[in-house]
Amino acid sequence: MTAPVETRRLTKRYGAVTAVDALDLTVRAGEVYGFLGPNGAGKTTTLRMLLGLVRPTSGEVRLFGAPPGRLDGVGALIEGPAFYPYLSGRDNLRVLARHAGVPADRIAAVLDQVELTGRARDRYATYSLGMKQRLGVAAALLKDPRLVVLDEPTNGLDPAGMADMRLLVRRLGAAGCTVLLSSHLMTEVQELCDRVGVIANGRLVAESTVAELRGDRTLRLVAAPLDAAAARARDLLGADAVRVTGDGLDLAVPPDRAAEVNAALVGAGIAVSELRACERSLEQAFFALTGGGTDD
Ligand SMILES: Nc1ncnc2c1ncn2[C@@H]1O[C@H](COP(=O)(O)OP(=O)(O)OP(=O)(O)O)[C@@H](O)[C@H]1O
Repeated sequence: MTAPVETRRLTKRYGAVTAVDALDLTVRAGEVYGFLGPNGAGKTTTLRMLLGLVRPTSGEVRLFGAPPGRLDGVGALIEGPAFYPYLSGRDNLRVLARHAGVPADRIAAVLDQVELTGRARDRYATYSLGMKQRLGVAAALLKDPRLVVLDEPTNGLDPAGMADMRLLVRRLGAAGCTVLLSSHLMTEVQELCDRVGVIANGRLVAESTVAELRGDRTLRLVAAPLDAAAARARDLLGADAVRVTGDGLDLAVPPDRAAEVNAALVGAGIAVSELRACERSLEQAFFALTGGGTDD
Protein backbone atom coordinates (compact mmCIF):
# COMPACT_ATOMS: atom_id res chain seq x y z
CA MET A 1 0.00 0.00 0.00
CA THR A 2 1.79 3.10 -1.14
CA ALA A 3 -1.10 5.48 -1.86
CA PRO A 4 -0.94 8.69 0.19
CA VAL A 5 -3.93 7.45 2.18
CA GLU A 6 -5.43 4.01 2.40
CA THR A 7 -7.77 2.66 5.05
CA ARG A 8 -9.09 -0.87 5.48
CA ARG A 9 -12.23 -1.52 7.49
CA LEU A 10 -11.39 1.50 9.62
CA THR A 11 -13.77 1.65 12.58
CA LYS A 12 -14.18 3.84 15.65
CA ARG A 13 -16.75 3.26 18.36
CA TYR A 14 -17.49 5.56 21.25
CA GLY A 15 -19.54 3.39 23.60
CA ALA A 16 -22.73 2.60 21.73
CA VAL A 17 -22.00 5.15 18.99
CA THR A 18 -20.22 3.86 15.90
CA ALA A 19 -18.66 7.10 14.63
CA VAL A 20 -16.78 5.43 11.76
CA ASP A 21 -17.91 2.10 10.39
CA ALA A 22 -15.61 -0.19 8.37
CA LEU A 23 -14.31 2.56 6.12
CA ASP A 24 -12.28 1.63 3.03
CA LEU A 25 -10.98 4.74 1.36
CA THR A 26 -8.11 5.50 -0.95
CA VAL A 27 -6.57 8.85 -1.77
CA ARG A 28 -4.33 8.70 -4.82
CA ALA A 29 -1.12 10.63 -5.35
CA GLY A 30 -1.60 14.13 -6.72
CA GLU A 31 -5.36 14.34 -6.35
CA VAL A 32 -7.56 16.70 -4.39
CA TYR A 33 -9.89 14.35 -2.56
CA GLY A 34 -13.10 15.59 -1.00
CA PHE A 35 -14.44 13.83 2.04
CA LEU A 36 -18.08 14.83 2.01
CA GLY A 37 -20.79 14.25 4.56
CA PRO A 38 -23.27 15.96 6.83
CA ASN A 39 -22.36 17.12 10.32
CA GLY A 40 -21.77 14.18 12.61
CA ALA A 41 -21.13 11.75 9.74
CA GLY A 42 -17.69 10.83 11.08
CA LYS A 43 -15.36 13.00 8.99
CA THR A 44 -13.34 14.53 11.80
CA THR A 45 -13.01 11.21 13.60
CA THR A 46 -11.70 9.63 10.40
CA LEU A 47 -9.17 12.40 9.78
CA ARG A 48 -8.01 12.20 13.37
CA MET A 49 -7.44 8.46 13.00
CA LEU A 50 -5.51 9.08 9.77
CA LEU A 51 -3.19 11.41 11.63
CA GLY A 52 -2.73 9.10 14.58
CA LEU A 53 -4.56 11.45 16.96
CA VAL A 54 -7.31 8.94 17.71
CA ARG A 55 -6.79 5.21 17.99
CA PRO A 56 -9.09 3.12 15.79
CA THR A 57 -11.29 0.52 17.47
CA SER A 58 -10.38 -1.77 14.57
CA GLY A 59 -9.13 -1.62 11.02
CA GLU A 60 -6.04 -0.16 9.48
CA VAL A 61 -4.61 3.13 8.23
CA ARG A 62 -1.62 3.50 5.91
CA LEU A 63 -0.12 6.80 4.80
CA PHE A 64 2.35 6.25 1.97
CA GLY A 65 2.39 2.64 3.08
CA ALA A 66 3.31 3.40 6.70
CA PRO A 67 1.25 3.48 9.88
CA PRO A 68 0.12 6.94 10.97
CA GLY A 69 1.89 8.87 13.67
CA ARG A 70 5.14 9.40 11.88
CA LEU A 71 3.96 12.61 10.30
CA ASP A 72 6.90 13.46 8.07
CA GLY A 73 5.54 14.26 4.65
CA VAL A 74 2.08 14.97 6.04
CA GLY A 75 0.76 18.41 6.98
CA ALA A 76 -2.60 18.94 8.63
CA LEU A 77 -5.03 21.57 9.75
CA ILE A 78 -7.48 19.65 11.80
CA GLU A 79 -8.68 21.68 14.68
CA GLY A 80 -8.74 25.44 14.79
CA PRO A 81 -5.08 26.48 14.62
CA ALA A 82 -3.56 27.41 17.98
CA PHE A 83 -1.34 30.48 17.69
CA TYR A 84 -0.06 33.12 20.08
CA PRO A 85 -2.37 36.13 19.64
CA TYR A 86 0.26 38.71 20.60
CA LEU A 87 2.90 37.41 18.16
CA SER A 88 2.93 38.24 14.47
CA GLY A 89 2.04 35.63 11.88
CA ARG A 90 5.70 35.30 10.98
CA ASP A 91 6.86 34.94 14.59
CA ASN A 92 4.22 32.30 15.21
CA LEU A 93 5.61 30.34 12.27
CA ARG A 94 9.15 30.89 13.58
CA VAL A 95 8.17 29.25 16.86
CA LEU A 96 6.66 26.28 15.05
CA ALA A 97 9.56 25.98 12.59
CA ARG A 98 12.11 25.93 15.40
CA HIS A 99 10.10 23.32 17.26
CA ALA A 100 9.80 21.16 14.14
CA GLY A 101 13.43 21.60 13.07
CA VAL A 102 12.40 23.28 9.83
CA PRO A 103 14.92 25.71 8.26
CA ALA A 104 13.89 29.36 8.76
CA ASP A 105 13.87 30.06 5.03
CA ARG A 106 10.70 27.95 4.69
CA ILE A 107 8.78 30.64 6.58
CA ALA A 108 8.91 33.21 3.80
CA ALA A 109 7.99 30.52 1.28
CA VAL A 110 4.88 29.34 3.11
CA LEU A 111 3.75 32.91 3.89
CA ASP A 112 3.98 33.57 0.20
CA GLN A 113 2.06 30.40 -0.64
CA VAL A 114 -0.89 31.46 1.54
CA GLU A 115 -0.62 35.11 0.47
CA LEU A 116 0.11 36.49 3.92
CA THR A 117 3.47 38.08 3.19
CA GLY A 118 2.01 41.59 3.31
CA ARG A 119 0.51 41.01 6.76
CA ALA A 120 3.24 38.76 8.17
CA ARG A 121 4.47 41.38 10.65
CA ASP A 122 1.02 42.07 12.08
CA ARG A 123 -0.13 40.45 15.27
CA TYR A 124 -2.14 37.28 14.88
CA ALA A 125 -4.91 38.85 17.00
CA THR A 126 -5.54 41.43 14.27
CA TYR A 127 -6.08 38.81 11.54
CA SER A 128 -9.48 38.05 10.00
CA LEU A 129 -10.79 34.53 10.41
CA GLY A 130 -9.76 33.74 6.83
CA MET A 131 -6.21 34.95 7.48
CA LYS A 132 -6.03 32.91 10.68
CA GLN A 133 -7.12 29.86 8.75
CA ARG A 134 -4.56 30.54 6.01
CA LEU A 135 -1.83 30.89 8.63
CA GLY A 136 -2.96 27.47 9.84
CA VAL A 137 -2.41 26.12 6.34
CA ALA A 138 0.99 27.86 6.22
CA ALA A 139 1.93 26.01 9.42
CA ALA A 140 0.79 22.73 7.85
CA LEU A 141 3.02 23.47 4.84
CA LEU A 142 6.20 24.22 6.81
CA LYS A 143 7.62 20.73 6.34
CA ASP A 144 6.86 20.81 2.63
CA PRO A 145 4.45 17.88 2.92
CA ARG A 146 3.45 15.49 0.14
CA LEU A 147 0.00 15.13 1.69
CA VAL A 148 -2.05 17.92 3.23
CA VAL A 149 -5.11 17.09 5.33
CA LEU A 150 -7.60 19.90 5.92
CA ASP A 151 -10.67 19.49 8.12
CA GLU A 152 -13.48 21.77 6.89
CA PRO A 153 -10.99 24.46 5.78
CA THR A 154 -13.67 26.99 4.81
CA ASN A 155 -15.93 26.45 7.81
CA GLY A 156 -17.04 29.74 9.36
CA LEU A 157 -15.37 31.91 6.71
CA ASP A 158 -17.14 34.72 4.87
CA PRO A 159 -17.50 34.40 1.08
CA ALA A 160 -14.23 36.22 0.39
CA GLY A 161 -12.40 34.09 2.94
CA MET A 162 -13.88 30.96 1.36
CA ALA A 163 -12.78 32.06 -2.10
CA ASP A 164 -9.21 32.68 -0.86
CA MET A 165 -9.07 29.29 0.80
CA ARG A 166 -10.43 27.52 -2.28
CA LEU A 167 -7.84 29.24 -4.45
CA LEU A 168 -5.16 28.10 -2.06
CA VAL A 169 -6.37 24.49 -2.21
CA ARG A 170 -6.48 24.62 -5.99
CA ARG A 171 -2.91 25.93 -6.09
CA LEU A 172 -1.70 23.18 -3.79
CA GLY A 173 -3.33 20.63 -6.07
CA ALA A 174 -1.88 22.24 -9.18
CA ALA A 175 1.58 22.13 -7.58
CA GLY A 176 1.27 18.35 -7.30
CA CYS A 177 0.49 18.16 -3.60
CA THR A 178 -2.06 15.53 -2.59
CA VAL A 179 -4.87 17.18 -0.66
CA LEU A 180 -7.51 15.48 1.46
CA LEU A 181 -10.16 17.90 2.65
CA SER A 182 -13.40 17.34 4.46
CA SER A 183 -16.47 19.41 3.83
CA HIS A 184 -20.20 19.42 4.31
CA LEU A 185 -20.55 21.78 1.34
CA MET A 186 -21.32 19.94 -1.85
CA THR A 187 -20.74 22.88 -4.14
CA GLU A 188 -17.29 23.26 -2.65
CA VAL A 189 -16.35 19.64 -3.19
CA GLN A 190 -17.81 19.73 -6.67
CA GLU A 191 -15.70 22.76 -7.49
CA LEU A 192 -12.41 21.73 -5.93
CA CYS A 193 -12.05 18.00 -5.95
CA ASP A 194 -10.94 15.37 -8.42
CA ARG A 195 -12.55 12.56 -6.47
CA VAL A 196 -14.94 12.41 -3.61
CA GLY A 197 -15.76 10.00 -0.82
CA VAL A 198 -19.27 10.37 0.54
CA ILE A 199 -19.75 9.42 4.18
CA ALA A 200 -23.08 9.06 5.98
CA ASN A 201 -23.54 7.64 9.46
CA GLY A 202 -19.90 6.57 9.58
CA ARG A 203 -20.12 4.58 6.36
CA LEU A 204 -18.60 5.32 2.99
CA VAL A 205 -21.56 5.26 0.64
CA ALA A 206 -19.64 6.19 -2.51
CA GLU A 207 -16.12 6.88 -3.69
CA SER A 208 -15.61 8.06 -7.23
CA THR A 209 -14.95 11.05 -9.43
CA VAL A 210 -17.43 13.90 -9.19
CA ALA A 211 -18.50 13.16 -12.78
CA GLU A 212 -19.10 9.46 -12.06
CA LEU A 213 -21.09 10.28 -8.98
CA ARG A 214 -23.34 12.60 -10.91
CA GLY A 215 -23.99 9.83 -13.39
CA ASP A 216 -24.82 10.14 -17.07
CA ARG A 217 -25.88 13.33 -18.69
CA THR A 218 -29.48 13.39 -19.89
CA LEU A 219 -31.92 15.61 -21.78
CA ARG A 220 -34.54 17.96 -20.40
CA LEU A 221 -37.48 18.78 -22.66
CA VAL A 222 -40.30 21.30 -22.36
CA ALA A 223 -42.99 20.99 -25.04
CA ALA A 224 -46.71 21.41 -25.67
CA PRO A 225 -48.94 19.54 -25.58
CA LEU A 226 -46.95 17.61 -22.99
CA ASP A 227 -49.01 14.39 -23.21
CA ALA A 228 -48.43 14.12 -26.92
CA ALA A 229 -44.72 14.92 -26.44
CA ALA A 230 -44.43 12.16 -23.83
CA ALA A 231 -46.17 9.66 -26.11
CA ARG A 232 -43.96 10.49 -29.09
CA ALA A 233 -40.81 10.42 -26.94
CA ARG A 234 -41.80 6.98 -25.59
CA ASP A 235 -42.25 5.66 -29.13
CA LEU A 236 -38.85 6.98 -30.09
CA LEU A 237 -36.79 6.25 -26.97
CA GLY A 238 -38.66 3.54 -25.10
CA ALA A 239 -41.02 3.95 -22.17
CA ASP A 240 -38.29 3.55 -19.53
CA ALA A 241 -36.33 6.52 -20.85
CA VAL A 242 -39.15 9.05 -20.45
CA ARG A 243 -40.30 10.59 -17.18
CA VAL A 244 -42.76 13.45 -16.78
CA THR A 245 -41.47 15.86 -14.12
CA GLY A 246 -43.03 19.25 -13.49
CA ASP A 247 -43.81 21.04 -16.70
CA GLY A 248 -41.50 18.93 -18.85
CA LEU A 249 -39.90 15.58 -19.56
CA ASP A 250 -36.66 14.04 -18.36
CA LEU A 251 -35.21 11.88 -21.10
CA ALA A 252 -32.62 9.34 -20.01
CA VAL A 253 -30.66 9.43 -23.25
CA PRO A 254 -27.31 11.04 -24.14
CA PRO A 255 -27.48 14.72 -25.11
CA ASP A 256 -26.20 13.96 -28.62
CA ARG A 257 -29.71 12.63 -29.43
CA ALA A 258 -31.19 16.13 -29.01
CA ALA A 259 -31.53 16.89 -32.74
CA GLU A 260 -33.22 13.55 -33.41
CA VAL A 261 -35.69 14.05 -30.54
CA ASN A 262 -36.44 17.59 -31.67
CA ALA A 263 -37.07 16.52 -35.29
CA ALA A 264 -39.42 13.71 -34.22
CA LEU A 265 -41.50 15.96 -31.96
CA VAL A 266 -41.68 18.87 -34.37
CA GLY A 267 -42.59 16.38 -37.13
CA ALA A 268 -45.52 15.24 -34.96
CA GLY A 269 -46.78 18.80 -34.68
CA ILE A 270 -45.52 19.34 -31.12
CA ALA A 271 -44.12 22.74 -30.12
CA VAL A 272 -40.72 22.28 -28.45
CA SER A 273 -39.87 25.31 -26.31
CA GLU A 274 -36.83 23.92 -24.48
CA LEU A 275 -34.42 21.05 -25.07
CA ARG A 276 -31.14 20.96 -23.21
CA ALA A 277 -28.51 18.66 -21.76
CA CYS A 278 -28.49 18.39 -18.01
CA GLU A 279 -26.45 16.62 -15.41
CA ARG A 280 -27.25 15.74 -11.85
CA SER A 281 -25.68 18.06 -9.36
CA LEU A 282 -23.55 16.42 -6.72
CA GLU A 283 -26.35 17.38 -4.36
CA GLN A 284 -28.89 15.26 -6.22
CA ALA A 285 -26.40 12.40 -6.31
CA PHE A 286 -25.82 12.79 -2.59
CA PHE A 287 -29.55 12.69 -1.86
CA ALA A 288 -29.92 9.63 -4.03
CA LEU A 289 -27.11 7.90 -2.13
CA THR A 290 -27.97 8.82 1.41
CA GLY A 291 -31.56 9.95 1.44
CA GLY A 292 -30.21 12.76 3.58
CA GLY A 293 -28.93 16.26 3.13
CA THR A 294 -26.06 18.55 3.87
CA ASP A 295 -26.19 22.16 4.93
CA ASP A 296 -25.46 23.48 1.48
N1 LIG B 1 -14.81 11.85 21.68
C1 LIG B 1 -16.05 11.44 21.36
N2 LIG B 1 -16.84 10.81 22.27
C2 LIG B 1 -18.06 10.37 21.94
N3 LIG B 1 -18.62 10.51 20.72
C3 LIG B 1 -17.91 11.13 19.78
C4 LIG B 1 -16.59 11.62 20.03
N4 LIG B 1 -16.12 12.19 18.89
C5 LIG B 1 -17.11 12.07 17.97
N5 LIG B 1 -18.18 11.43 18.50
C6 LIG B 1 -19.42 11.10 17.78
O1 LIG B 1 -19.09 10.44 16.58
C7 LIG B 1 -19.91 10.86 15.50
C8 LIG B 1 -19.08 11.42 14.36
O2 LIG B 1 -18.49 12.66 14.76
P1 LIG B 1 -17.46 13.47 13.86
O3 LIG B 1 -17.07 14.68 14.61
O4 LIG B 1 -16.39 12.59 13.38
O5 LIG B 1 -18.39 13.86 12.63
P2 LIG B 1 -18.10 14.93 11.49
O6 LIG B 1 -18.56 14.32 10.23
O7 LIG B 1 -16.72 15.43 11.56
O8 LIG B 1 -19.11 16.07 11.87
P3 LIG B 1 -18.82 17.63 12.11
O9 LIG B 1 -18.76 18.21 10.75
O10 LIG B 1 -20.03 18.03 12.89
O11 LIG B 1 -17.55 17.72 12.89
C9 LIG B 1 -20.90 11.86 16.11
O12 LIG B 1 -22.07 11.15 16.43
C10 LIG B 1 -20.20 12.33 17.34
O13 LIG B 1 -21.14 12.74 18.31
